[in-house]
Amino acid sequence: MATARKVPLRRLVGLASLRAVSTSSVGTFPKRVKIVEVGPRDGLQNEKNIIPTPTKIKLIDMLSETGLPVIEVTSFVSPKWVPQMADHAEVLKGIQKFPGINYPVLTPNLRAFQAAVATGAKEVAVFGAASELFTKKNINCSIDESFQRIDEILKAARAANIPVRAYVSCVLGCPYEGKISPAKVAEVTKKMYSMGCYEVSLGDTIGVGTPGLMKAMLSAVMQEVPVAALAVHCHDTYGQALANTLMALQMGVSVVDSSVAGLGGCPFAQGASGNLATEDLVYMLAGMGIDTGVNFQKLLEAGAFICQALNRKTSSRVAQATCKL
Ligand SMILES: CC(C)(COP(=O)([O-])OP(=O)([O-])OC[C@H]1O[C@@H](n2cnc3c(N)ncnc32)[C@H](O)[C@@H]1OP(=O)([O-])[O-])[C@@H](O)C(=O)NCCC(=O)NCCSC(=O)C[C@@](C)(O)CC(=O)[O-]
Repeated sequence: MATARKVPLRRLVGLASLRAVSTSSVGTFPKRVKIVEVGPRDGLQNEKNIIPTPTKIKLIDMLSETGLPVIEVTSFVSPKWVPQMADHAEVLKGIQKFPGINYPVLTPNLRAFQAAVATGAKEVAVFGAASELFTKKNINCSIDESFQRIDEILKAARAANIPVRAYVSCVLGCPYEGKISPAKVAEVTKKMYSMGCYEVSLGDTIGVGTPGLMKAMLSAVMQEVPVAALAVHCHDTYGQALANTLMALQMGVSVVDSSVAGLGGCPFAQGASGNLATEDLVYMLAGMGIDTGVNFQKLLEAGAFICQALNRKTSSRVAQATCKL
């Protein structure tokens, strides 16, 4: 296994001449950020070659060791649609479940929800989009039909006492419709939240957003949904993911999705590339004095492990830089 160089995060942040910014002096940044690690699901779903199940399990176990509070482990979608996630039950059953860590799984319909719960899922995530065309390509239905599917899941989840997180994709642009209005994103997000999803993650699925677009979109959404119930999920196609996330943090968002080694992409979104790298996010937040509870060294090791397994160079700029130290 490739080993990540042992460089304490505090020393790294010092090397980059960053001064830890006290949150009290900045005022608007959250004191603590909850990171939702989506690498094992969003990061791996787009991989062409089927990754052995033990590799996925080992990655998740290594991520658990880092202290990440939430790790999305797989998706119970149709194996015809996403062959890479066909081993969802084996993965969910095979991982070590650390106390205090949530391991949600993606569920597109009631059948998936039932299979996930039967396999031991204690939390699920549903997904929709602010674009009709993307919804059709991704889950083969209209936005209204997707609400009906989500409602069915929510009813069953309420009965089983299972928390449900939601995603809204294409919040800053769609590969098929182009521009998406902030009002449409606000409408879909409000619907998901009012139906009973406890948190809604706003996805820049193809990474076309800029901080200006993020600000306009979030301003509209925050008029409809409390900011405490919002998360951001930025893909890095145009190198804007960290800047967009920073804008969201400044506006009060305190939950951020990211993917170890910057893996990721949606198979039904042309042009989608990897997510914001968790290593880069943790590095930035540490430099700002914002707590994540994540062990940086162990995170680097998890990234090195999966990159070696995939025979891939990491997309995390921070991980690349630490290798050169
Ligand atoms: C939603 C469906 C299932 C509808 O799929 P469908 O084809 O419309 O549904 P169907 O009811 O006609 O069923 C078709 C086949 O799928 C089977 N099927 C039906 N349901 C299930 C199930 N739960 N588990 C396993 N199999 C299932 C069903 O039995 C049938 O099999 P057949 O009769 O042909 O042999 C399909 O469209 C699907 O699985 N889509 C997957 C989409 C996906 O995984 N996208 C990537 C994740 S979203 C994302 O990455 C974005 C995000 C979240 O990260 C945020 C962001 O970045 O923006």
